[in-house]
Amino acid sequence: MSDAMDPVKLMKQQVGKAAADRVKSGSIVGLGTGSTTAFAIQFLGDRIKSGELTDIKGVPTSFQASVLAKQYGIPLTTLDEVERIHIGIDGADEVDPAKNLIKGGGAAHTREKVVDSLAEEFIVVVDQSKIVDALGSTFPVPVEVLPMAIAPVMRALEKLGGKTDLRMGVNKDGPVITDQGNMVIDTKFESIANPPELEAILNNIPGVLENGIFVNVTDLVLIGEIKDGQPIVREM
Ligand SMILES: O=C(CO)[C@H](O)[C@H](O)COP(=O)(O)O
Repeated sequence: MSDAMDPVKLMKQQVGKAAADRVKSGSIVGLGTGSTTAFAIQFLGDRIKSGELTDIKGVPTSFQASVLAKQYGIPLTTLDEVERIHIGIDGADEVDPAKNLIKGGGAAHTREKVVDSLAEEFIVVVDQSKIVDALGSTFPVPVEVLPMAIAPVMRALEKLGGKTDLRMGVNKDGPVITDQGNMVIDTKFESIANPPELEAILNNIPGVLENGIFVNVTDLVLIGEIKDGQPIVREM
């Protein structure tokens, strides 16, 4: 099967476009991280290039997002320069029926939580494989930790019933280093009965910067699906 026919890629492309189409001229846009949001950034760039969309500024959630924004001609700004973010677009690793999320598959969840939670309208873009009945079903919770606190934080996470794994680099020896110079402990819980409670407990461990549970942030989820062989977008 050629790359262009890959159904997962088609679903990601379709939701990325649907999200980019919702952005209006004059908007400050939160630019998320990951392969699905990358399509949204690309389509936003296309709309700017064609002149259909004017006066757009992006607030990137990661180094990857700023590189892509520059590549596709989206002017960037920072939270020092702007007081509001009109619309945010970001991916997720899991979405539950209450629109709670697990994020951080790209180790960008700390900046993502800052930017996404400031957005007046926050849109999540995912393919259908990310929809779960309960958070923690398939994906561990990424926990960003100061390097000097790795050992005590791992012990604290294990005490809470988590199975911990220091995230390792791909094509790089040693651990993943975040955009802030920290490390990520992927923590798999058997089940997450109360996402807001676990989010607060994890962030209360000394040495933890942020974890990948996002609650009460999402306004709209755009879900890419394949129906009768064609990619479609469902709203939740
Ligand atoms: O949270 C993230 C990065 O930290 C991503 O948004 C999440 O991992 C989804 O990525 P993708 O769209 O590539 O599946």
